[in-house]
Amino acid sequence: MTSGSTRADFVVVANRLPVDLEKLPDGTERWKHSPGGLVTALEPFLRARHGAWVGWPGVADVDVEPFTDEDMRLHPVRLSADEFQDYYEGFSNATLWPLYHDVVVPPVFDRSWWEAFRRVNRRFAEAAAEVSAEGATVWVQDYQLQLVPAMLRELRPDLRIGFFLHIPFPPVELFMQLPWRTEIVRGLLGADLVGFHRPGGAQNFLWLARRLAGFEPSRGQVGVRSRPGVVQVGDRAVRVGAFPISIASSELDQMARSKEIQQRAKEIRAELGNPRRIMLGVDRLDYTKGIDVRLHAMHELLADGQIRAEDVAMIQIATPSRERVEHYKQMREGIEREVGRINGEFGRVGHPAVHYLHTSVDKKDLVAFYCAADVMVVTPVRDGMNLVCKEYVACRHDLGGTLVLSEFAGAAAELTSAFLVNPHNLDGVKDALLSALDIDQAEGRRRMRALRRQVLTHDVDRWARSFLEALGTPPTD
Ligand SMILES: O=P(O)(O)OC[C@H]1O[C@H](O[C@H]2O[C@H](CO)[C@@H](O)[C@H](O)[C@H]2O)[C@H](O)[C@@H](O)[C@@H]1O
Ligand SMILES: O=c1ccn([C@@H]2O[C@H](COP(=O)(O)OP(=O)(O)O)[C@@H](O)[C@H]2O)c(=O)[nH]1
Repeated sequence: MTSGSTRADFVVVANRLPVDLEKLPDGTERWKHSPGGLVTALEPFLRARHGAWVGWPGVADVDVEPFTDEDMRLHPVRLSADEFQDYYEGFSNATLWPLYHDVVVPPVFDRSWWEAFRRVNRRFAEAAAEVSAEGATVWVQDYQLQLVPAMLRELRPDLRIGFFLHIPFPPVELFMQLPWRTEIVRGLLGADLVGFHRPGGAQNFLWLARRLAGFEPSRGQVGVRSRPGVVQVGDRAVRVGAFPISIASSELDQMARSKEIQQRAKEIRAELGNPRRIMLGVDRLDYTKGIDVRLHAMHELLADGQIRAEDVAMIQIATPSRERVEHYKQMREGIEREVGRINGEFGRVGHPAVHYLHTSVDKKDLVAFYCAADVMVVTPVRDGMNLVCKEYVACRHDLGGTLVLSEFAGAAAELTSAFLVNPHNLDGVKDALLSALDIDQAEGRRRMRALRRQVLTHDVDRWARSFLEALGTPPTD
């Protein structure tokens, strides 16, 4: 990594940089990969465009100079410890996150958090204005920065500004609870193009643009990557569309075919004692991900004798996330209690029923886990997209493996050959798990073939290109 400060023609602005600064106990520092699907999706794309990324380095109260990381210029934005609490843990993750995820837990409305949110959004807008070349394209990401488009437009009217929301946009009845709802809608309308994963989110936003900001939207139905809606804001036409995000499918496909990964997958199975079936969950430890749902389902299946711990092992990788936010603490306790209960009742010495890893694993290991697993269990109660399920499919060139997927993940609209489940219906989840565990080989291959057709033809590059084309920025090769 080298230092540098040239202005860029293509700029991504996101809460996090793609790398997090980690302070080690011995006082030294190192950079590690940031968590979550947003970074997974955008990083390879930005590198290919030699763009700049404006974001927070993952630690409060540190000043980091801009630097170049191989093909990308990184511009750190400083957050104080108070701002980390009020803007990130508070307004972003205890107000907006639950509100936008169907109020799974009650959102907290706190005026001082809102003030911090405004202040930090302004800082991101100023940083983006500083690093962008004349006429540059700036792509603002996600719910933490919804005020940035309007603030940035005020500072730099010459820029082309896109905004993409990675989480669901809520039903209008829920959005209307937000005391600062009009400010958020006006913030987003500062962009030239506002993108969502699903047409429903775009449609909700168009309705709110009229109801809260008084701008007349177009009337037609928004399509997927087509027929964006339009809101006329003075002399600017703001387009509003649906662009379902995806993954670098062919790279994962290639990785999964390597001898090294296949060997590691075999080792994983052997380390578990070569059970008949392996179920796998991979999630940030977040209450939206429905980790509890699959544990309850497994508990009942074991208790009813419908599966036996000798035959079926479950691996749950739970990546630490937002650990100081109250609902995350409570959820972690609940999940770890349930894992302990299942293992206490059904495990044997050296053979727990649930292998619970509270950690983040690197891509190679993750791909080996995907290759080793017979049933991938993805049961969020609400998820913007969910990249994990797409990654699993991309890794199954052998047409083995079965996907159980919640209807409430954005990915369910595309991955219709999965076993789709309502995570609120425990019996339905149990039935789907049993069907997936006992699937006939030909039927499993048929489903996986259809899933792979979708995932391999709709990759992250297509997502980014379709968004940037709609924004009016010609994609570079
Ligand atoms: O930055 P964190 O607070 O640690 O959270 C990690 C990321 O989580 C969220 O990811 C979302 O984006 C994915 C890609 O579009 C999508 O598949 C998933 O459904 C979303 O939950 C969040 O939106 C990101 O801003 C965070 O960086
Ligand atoms: O130990 C882990 C767990 C997850 N991931 C990655 O984190 C992303 C999770 O994205 P997703 O859209 O499924 O959910 P999010 O965490 O963004 O809500 C995926 O690319 C995973 O491969 C990872 O690299 N290591």
